[in-house]
Amino acid sequence: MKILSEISRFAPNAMLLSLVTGAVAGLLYTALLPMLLISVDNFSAVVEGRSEQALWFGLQISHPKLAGVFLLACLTIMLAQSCSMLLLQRISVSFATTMRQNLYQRIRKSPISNVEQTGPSKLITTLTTDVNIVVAGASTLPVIAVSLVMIGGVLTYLCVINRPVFFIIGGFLLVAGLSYQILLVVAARYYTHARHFTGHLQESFRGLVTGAKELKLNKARRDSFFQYELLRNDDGVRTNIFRGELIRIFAENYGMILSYFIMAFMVFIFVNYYPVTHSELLTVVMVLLYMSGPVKWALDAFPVIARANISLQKINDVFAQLTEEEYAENYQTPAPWQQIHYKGVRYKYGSNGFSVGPVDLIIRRGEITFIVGGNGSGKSTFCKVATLHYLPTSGDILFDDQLLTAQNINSYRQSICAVFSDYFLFNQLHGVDWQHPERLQEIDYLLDVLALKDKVKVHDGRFSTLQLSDGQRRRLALMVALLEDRDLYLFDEWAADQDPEFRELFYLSILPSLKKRNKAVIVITHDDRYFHCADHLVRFDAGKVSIPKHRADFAQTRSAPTVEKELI
Ligand SMILES: Nc1ncnc2c1ncn2[C@@H]1O[C@H](COP(=O)(O)OP(=O)(O)OP(=O)(O)O)[C@@H](O)[C@H]1O
Repeated sequence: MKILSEISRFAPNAMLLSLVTGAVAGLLYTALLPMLLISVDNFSAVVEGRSEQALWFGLQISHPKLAGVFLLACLTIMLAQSCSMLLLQRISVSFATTMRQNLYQRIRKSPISNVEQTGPSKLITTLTTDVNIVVAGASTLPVIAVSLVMIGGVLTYLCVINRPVFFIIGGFLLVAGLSYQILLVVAARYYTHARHFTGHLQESFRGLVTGAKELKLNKARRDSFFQYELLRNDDGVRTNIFRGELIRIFAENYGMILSYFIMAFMVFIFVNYYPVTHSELLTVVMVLLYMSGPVKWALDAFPVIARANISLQKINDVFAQLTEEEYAENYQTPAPWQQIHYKGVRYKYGSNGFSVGPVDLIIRRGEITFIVGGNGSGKSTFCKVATLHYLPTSGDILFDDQLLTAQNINSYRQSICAVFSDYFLFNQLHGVDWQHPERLQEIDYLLDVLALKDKVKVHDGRFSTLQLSDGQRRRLALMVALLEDRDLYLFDEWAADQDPEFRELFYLSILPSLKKRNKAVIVITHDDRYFHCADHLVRFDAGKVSIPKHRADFAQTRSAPTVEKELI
């Protein structure tokens, strides 16, 4: 059992203690049976008044020693089993928490290209679904421990009182166990398929929620999306879970009824071939009835464990997929720099993917560089290289004379701020000293300049709302960026959804003010009306870079007459 070995590795001592206390509970459970059988055997002595008697709390007790031991055993079982379960509950919850936190850290330390490749749906399913299934599986481990010990104990007892009966029942149980395993393997295959569809279903949920507007406007699209994506994935989860559960329920009931088959075999067939006394037969029936409890618990628990193993495998797959950046966690303040030199820098997606470069470019402080070019020409890809998210496949990046290396990359990342085209706006000012009076003034000023003052307030570093228009949200993201006060600023089509007033503010006020503050600024833009605001223009075309000698040349190429084509 994969989950058992992982949890044992996580907390070996606590796990051992949990299993030992579970086993103690199981053994004592087993011991209850002979005690009950002894008192049943001595029933006639009680009736005839020959048995030992005692008065406890006004109650007449027969076989007081046995009753005392029985009571003590019951209390110990209660304590031992509670202890075992609580212990394992604690272990499984902290195992899950550690797994989740390791996953947070792994996502944080993983290269952006890796996170992008894995995809948000997969990561969210792992974090929200798989971890919980693993906890559920881990929590059932003591039940299995108790049940198996009880079954083992009862069988041992049976072996002592009647060896032939033990072999028959043991044989039946062996066959039953093996056939149950086969059913469980088949059920686990369905659970694996269901888990696979759950991942796709998460992706469909994103489509359903984020694409709600598009779906409402087009019935054909909505019907197709529902039929071929959402409901198909939903159906995949439902049918596979249903089939898995069907087999599980069948296996469970088959396991349960098997005890009665064994009893029937003993009562109706075995007695005809082997001499058994009345008391032996009664004992065997009682043993079998007694054993049906732990058999049921074990049968209930195994499928939960099977599903936990599948989820654990998924979590491990995600860990394997998200490799850790091997860079030192070195966050020293980077040495002041004047320019960044991208020297023969290339970046390629995978082995056959799109490739950018070689890029030979110098970005200087106090200068504004516009990166322009058609859609899909590689601008955003280069920006991820420029912001040190994608590491060049070849070529060097130099901060002044300092080569970018594994030792200093995290430090240099701390001197960069970017508003990407797919930026994320946190609902708090994380990493900004918003309590400082100067900062508070700056926040007020920026909210005013960006016309957000009536829309958003900042209380204790938290935005009062993020329910804003696209343009307003992007302006708020710009405000956060400006508050960060970094050395290199990169804006990926920031102005694309701004109205003319804010475009002008961006190009004619904000960029010049950054320049004045001696910041290096890179702007990806299609706004040729504002090309004159740049100190340098860099053009990307199918991943290749050209730097127009004169801005006028560039403008000419951009405004060259185009042949109108009819759209079909
Ligand atoms: N994560 C990725 N994995 C593989 N290929 C990618 C990935 N992201 C982008 N590409 C490919 O790289 C090429 C360049 O994309 P990029 O986003 O850099 O273009 P762009 O110039 O910014 O375009 P736009 O002006 O439309 O934003 C595209 O052809 C795209 O298919």
